[in-house]
Amino acid sequence: MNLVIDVGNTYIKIGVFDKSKIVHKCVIEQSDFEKTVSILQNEYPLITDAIVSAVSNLSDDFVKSIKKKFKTVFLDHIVKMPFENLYATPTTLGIDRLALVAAAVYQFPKKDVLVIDAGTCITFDFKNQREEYLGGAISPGLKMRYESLHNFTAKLPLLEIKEPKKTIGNSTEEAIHSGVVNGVLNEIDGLIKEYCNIYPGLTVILTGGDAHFLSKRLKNSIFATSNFLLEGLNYILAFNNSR
Ligand SMILES: Nc1ncnc2c1ncn2[C@@H]1O[C@H](COP(=O)(O)OP(=O)(O)O)[C@@H](O)[C@H]1O
Ligand SMILES: CC(C)(COP(=O)(O)O)[C@@H](O)C(=O)NCCC(=O)O
Ligand SMILES: [K+]
Repeated sequence: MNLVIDVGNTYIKIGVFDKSKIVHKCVIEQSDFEKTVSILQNEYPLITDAIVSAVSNLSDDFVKSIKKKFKTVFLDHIVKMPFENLYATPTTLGIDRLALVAAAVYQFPKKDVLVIDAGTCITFDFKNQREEYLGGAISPGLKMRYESLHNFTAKLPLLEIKEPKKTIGNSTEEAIHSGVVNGVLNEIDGLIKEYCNIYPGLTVILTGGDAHFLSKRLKNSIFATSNFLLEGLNYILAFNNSR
């Protein structure tokens, strides 16, 4: 069994996989990491291997504690990938984005796929039918947009994410919800449309912490899935272990 760990900028997501099937998933704060891994190790004593993707530098203690327990792959820009990376600066590409593209290659081989990950940031990642990764876009996530409006102004309050009641916001709160939520929805719908103009048979995946909230409100047809990145990491582990 495999322990699959995605260290994002906000949360750590952990999956336990029995071959290609996810049998357990949890979303935790960084501070709960050690405790959670110990619980999972007791609950699933058959875990032998682990893979870690991190968008930030991991502490030495974190690395040591995982290595001590499991045969571990720390995903970096050198680990073998099932696609050709055409990003102009491949060594600066987010590790999480590598895993998302790997998932797209395995689940939708020979298809044009756009993966949208709505987390701390919203990332757009595109791979074509030839399994070439071309790049995409990075923009601020929902929570980051609410926080920036508050942090960079004197008068705007910090609000929790909420569906706007109307497009024409008639109060400060309604105007912020309309600007942030409708802004993200229109951005996603607009970008999907632009990609579809170039790649008519495009498959669109939406994942990340805000995928559920956004998916119900988008115009375009998409696959919303919460485990896409973890599945990508599990494929990369299998791909590298079979070599
Ligand atoms: N209770 C919550 N606390 C914080 N963020 C939340 C919460 N519920 C949803 N979110 C959203 O989830 C995002 C984090 O999603 P996630 O995919 O875990 O991000 P990352 O991979 O960057 O850590 C936040 O930016 C926020 O918009
Ligand atoms: C864009 C990101 C901050 C997204 O992080 P996340 O929202 O998943 O926490 C991360 O993929 C990253 O640090 N990328 C490096 C720059 C790049 O991908 O080109
Ligand atoms: K993201």
